[in-house]
Amino acid sequence: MKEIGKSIKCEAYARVGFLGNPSDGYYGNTIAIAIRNFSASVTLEPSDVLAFRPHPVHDPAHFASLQHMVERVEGEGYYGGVRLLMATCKVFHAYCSDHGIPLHDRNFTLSYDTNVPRQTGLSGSSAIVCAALSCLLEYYDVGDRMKVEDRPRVMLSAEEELGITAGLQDRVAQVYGGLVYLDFDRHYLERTGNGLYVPMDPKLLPQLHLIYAKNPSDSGKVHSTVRKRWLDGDELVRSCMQEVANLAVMGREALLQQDFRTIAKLMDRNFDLRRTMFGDAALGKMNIDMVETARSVGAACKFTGSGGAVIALCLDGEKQVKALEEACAKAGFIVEPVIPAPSFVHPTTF
Ligand SMILES: Nc1ncnc2c1ncn2[C@@H]1O[C@H](COP(=O)(O)OP(=O)(O)O)[C@@H](O)[C@H]1O
Ligand SMILES: O=C(O)[C@H]1O[C@H](OP(=O)(O)O)[C@H](O)[C@@H](O)[C@@H]1O
Ligand SMILES: [Mg+2]
Repeated sequence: MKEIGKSIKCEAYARVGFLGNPSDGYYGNTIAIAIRNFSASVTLEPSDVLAFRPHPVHDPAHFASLQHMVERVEGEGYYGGVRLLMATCKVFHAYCSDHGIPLHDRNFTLSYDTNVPRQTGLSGSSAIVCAALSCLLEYYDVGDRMKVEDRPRVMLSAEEELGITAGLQDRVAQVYGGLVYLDFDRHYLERTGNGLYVPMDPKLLPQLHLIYAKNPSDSGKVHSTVRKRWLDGDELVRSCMQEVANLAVMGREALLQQDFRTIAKLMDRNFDLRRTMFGDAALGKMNIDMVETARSVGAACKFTGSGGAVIALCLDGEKQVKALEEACAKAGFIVEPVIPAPSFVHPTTF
């Protein structure tokens, strides 16, 4: 019997696109990792009215001056995480109505905290959504009524509600935890609304390093035309995206064989293909600098998401890691070892 009136706190991790991204948005294949380096948490407290508590840092409504307000908006945008909490509640309610899942009528207050760096392609927004959804499933005691494989889609629809562009990959890594191989086969996706998600043992991964900038807002990203070109059947984009997807297929095999030389080659190729498709202006100078800094010490390197952070693989041991740290310090980038999160699904499915 559940205790009534108890508050609930749930956590979700940041994620790294390891291989194959961004083909998740193009019926491709990817491998993604949930990482413990950063996380978001959401707390649900039973209350008389339904309320959302603004975060003191991330949802500011008071400023020292007009100048301060302008700087804040220029650096971080207008929005914080409260809209994500509201959108999650809305799509949760819609899912339950559509599936005939009855909900009790007790109210609650949601609040959140996060240390996922913003605008770094580490999926800070969906970490908040994922933690909020976990709270709601527990509060209404309906965890067994929303299939695990449906949750990433529900989470994505929360961000779509808000006009945030995103793909399924990130949400899958956050719901499943650990290391996941994802197949977005068009027929399966159109039939079920989901991809095929295959959990893998995170112990298969080599040690990776995460590199990101302290202040990513001047990355110079410009709007990319890749989606339109892909939809128009542009041959270059179509064939590159197909090859990107294939890197994840090969990467899965290489992981199972523990063939990290091949993994390094696939990571490098992943970035090079992204660069060919998107062009340097859309990738942003700072993002390209991060990749080139890692490559200057012989590490393999690629984006974790659409830009802001990269992952590097140093196959030549400690000396190379030291060289990477020095090169990053000189360029003003932060570097730290990737800590994969545990898998939340049963190990027999590995
Ligand atoms: N760290 C954060 N704190 C509060 N809100 C956030 C945070 N990160 C993202 N958001 C919210 O999510 C929206 C989309 O963020 P997004 O650019 O997708 O970041 P990310 O790449 O980290 O997921 C933002 O406009 C904001 O409303
Ligand atoms: O371009 C990519 O690799 C990813 O871009 C988005 O992630 P983000 O963390 O916001 O950069 C998108 O949500 C992913 O599905 C793409 O793979
Ligand atoms: Mg996001």
